[in-house]
Amino acid sequence: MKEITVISGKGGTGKTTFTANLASLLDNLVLGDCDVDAPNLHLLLNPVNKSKETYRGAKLAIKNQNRCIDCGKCYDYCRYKAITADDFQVNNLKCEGCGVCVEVCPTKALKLESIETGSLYQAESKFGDMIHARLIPGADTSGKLVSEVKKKASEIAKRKNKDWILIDGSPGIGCPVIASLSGSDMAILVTEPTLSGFSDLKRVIEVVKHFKIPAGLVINKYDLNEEISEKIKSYCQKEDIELLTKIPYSRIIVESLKKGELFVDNDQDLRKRMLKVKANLTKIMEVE
Ligand SMILES: Nc1ncnc2c1ncn2[C@@H]1O[C@H](COP(=O)(O)OP(=O)(O)OP(=O)(O)O)[C@@H](O)[C@H]1O
Ligand code: SF4
Ligand code: SF4
Repeated sequence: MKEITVISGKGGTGKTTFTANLASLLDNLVLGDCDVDAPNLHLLLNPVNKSKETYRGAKLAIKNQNRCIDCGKCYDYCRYKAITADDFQVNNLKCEGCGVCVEVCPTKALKLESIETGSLYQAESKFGDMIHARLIPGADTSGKLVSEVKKKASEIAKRKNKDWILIDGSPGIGCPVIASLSGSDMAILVTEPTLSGFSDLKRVIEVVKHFKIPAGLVINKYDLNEEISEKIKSYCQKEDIELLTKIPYSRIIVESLKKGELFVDNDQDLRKRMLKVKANLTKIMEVE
């Protein structure tokens, strides 16, 4: 069983479109959507949710008003200024869950509690099991929720003896991306030939290097700027990152998405390009 994580560094390069189309070509797989802040793989694949788990992440101080004697100690000791000065209430948006107020409160009016920060869904897509999640906006534990998505996908893949786990990784280069890549056998970097795309690609390559796993490159909309595409290709060659495929800018891709269809089903040339990715993956991962 091999786990492949698709990342981009930059939003909007076509990472999710690519992942959905690749999913349709890989047999016996489990899918995971690790873009928990703004998941959209389910919009393309329309899976049926089988179960939902409430995800509890960060801890916050919760106050029992009946016990409070207004001594103000919690206000004095909270270094995050999360206790209001006038009535000593906890400001949820500022509380870091450090627990100091709980320790200093003389009447045990405060306690720490895990709060609901998101939901995790186990679903069935037309290409097999799919795990996706949604973080409540403003909750700051997306890295942990990403790890939960991966853990669940891996459990199912092992139990059902799957060949592939395909992860639509988180955007950017921060903690959620690191969580998306953690434990993966290979990274696919989807980029586009713009200066910002190239610059973000270089940064994401540095993140991938840390994991010492093979990486493959997909240049999406390569024909929008062939010169930058060539520069990206040579840069990646020097970094030992194999070009898996180039995908042109295509009205068929736009139209397919509008209709909720996959572009591999609507264009033979695009399909061939994606089959090349599959063949390359199989070769790199030495999967029969
Ligand atoms: N090769 C292409 N030709 C034309 N349009 C494309 C192509 N690839 C992607 N698109 C369009 O670009 C948009 C962004 O694609 P997509 O949502 O897959 O990007 P993403 O990298 O997953 O974005 P995000 O990180 O914001 O989730 C979509 O509207 C899609 O239709
Ligand atoms: S848990 Fe820490 S951050 Fe939150 S209110 Fe108490 S002292 Fe402040
Ligand atoms: S330390 Fe406890 S008793 Fe004092 S103001 Fe805060 S919550 Fe109330």
